[in-house]
Amino acid sequence: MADVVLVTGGAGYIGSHACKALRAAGYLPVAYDNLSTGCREAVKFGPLEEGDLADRARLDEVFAKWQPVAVMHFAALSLVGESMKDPAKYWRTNVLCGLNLIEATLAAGCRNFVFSSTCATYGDQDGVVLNEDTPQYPINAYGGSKRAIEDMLRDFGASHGLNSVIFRYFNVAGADPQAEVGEQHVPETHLIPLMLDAIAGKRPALTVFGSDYPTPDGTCIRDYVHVSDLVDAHVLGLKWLEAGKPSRVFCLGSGEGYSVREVIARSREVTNREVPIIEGDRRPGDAAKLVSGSTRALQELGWTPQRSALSTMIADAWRWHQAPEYES
Ligand SMILES: NC(=O)c1ccc[n+]([C@@H]2O[C@H](COP(=O)([O-])OP(=O)(O)OC[C@H]3O[C@@H](n4cnc5c(N)ncnc54)[C@H](O)[C@@H]3O)[C@@H](O)[C@H]2O)c1
Ligand SMILES: O=c1ccn([C@@H]2O[C@H](COP(=O)(O)OP(=O)(O)O[C@H]3O[C@H](CO)[C@H](O)[C@H](O)[C@H]3O)[C@@H](O)[C@H]2O)c(=O)[nH]1
Repeated sequence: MADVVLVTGGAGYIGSHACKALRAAGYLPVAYDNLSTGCREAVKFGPLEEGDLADRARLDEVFAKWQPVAVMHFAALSLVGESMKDPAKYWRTNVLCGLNLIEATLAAGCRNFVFSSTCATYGDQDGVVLNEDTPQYPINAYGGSKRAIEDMLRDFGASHGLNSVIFRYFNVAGADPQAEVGEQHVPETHLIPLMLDAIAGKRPALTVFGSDYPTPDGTCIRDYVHVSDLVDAHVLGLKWLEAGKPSRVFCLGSGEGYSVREVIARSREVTNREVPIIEGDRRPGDAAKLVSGSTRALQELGWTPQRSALSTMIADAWRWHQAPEYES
């Protein structure tokens, strides 16, 4: 049997794309998911083990059954705004469940762990180049919870020999170019899918969250990276660990920043349709600008993003939005 990788959150947006990439690389991805925000139909490239990360007995059972060579940990709550309103939910689900998973991983004798972290751990650092050495000062509970797991991984690395690759993603966008899987959050909160729904008439309009940020056009700037490129980096991260290389942090972004208004303008060009917009207030917890200044993944992992041009990401997302599987 192929080597098994346990993919927590394998029924979610990024986890389902990771399962596809792992399968293509010769691994058997076993998705572990409670289907709270993910969907059963997205688990197409290996088996689904339904379970909650809070359930240690269920985790132990799944580890014993599949004996994975590595864990890829995507399962989390990840809404910045919600984390500001209900921090306990984030500390409980992301941090306590993360600890549970790390302990189950170690108890099963597995030592390779790939973790989804985020540029939200940096907070709002105007003018600072964001790379792996930049100090992290999260401004929302979501970012705080992710930084806590990063700290845990370092501690368990020192104490128990847990080897980890931590990926700090910037804004993940796009969809599988074959449209087998795509972005399908319920509820959807992300800019590009909401905008495409507004373009398609499935929502009345896109609300622009704030136009008084200290940026050239007043809207927030983000660094968008294609989900297929992102998961390719995960396979490289897994091979890094399998080769016995040391625990390492990598930022994953395109290095290009686009404002909300620039994304809207590009979507107009790609879809050749108007984007109905409403000017709204700022969303609590949003940093003005988050753009990766790192080339470490390119240099050390040999990562070569193929589809992270903004137009390509929007075009792939638009194709997915028109696929029969997509439901808004
Ligand atoms: N989407 C982005 O732009 C982005 C950016 C930075 C980091 N991330 C991180 O990437 C990871 C995946 O994000 P996504 O956009 O695919 O989210 P998602 O909501 O689509 O996927 C998360 C999956 O985890 C599952 N899950 C949640 N809590 C669980 C629990 N307690 N037990 C078992 N399963 C559980 C959900 O059902 C879902 O399938 C998250 O850790 C997120 O913080 C995402
Ligand atoms: O309806 C919307 C939705 C979003 N935005 C704006 O668009 C930008 C991108 O917002 P997203 O919600 O698409 O993404 P976030 O930047 O909030 O969050 C993403 O990136 C974060 C790091 O910045 C986290 O990692 C998080 O998990 C991930 O979803 C932000 O400026 C936001 O204010 C709008 O104007 N209107």
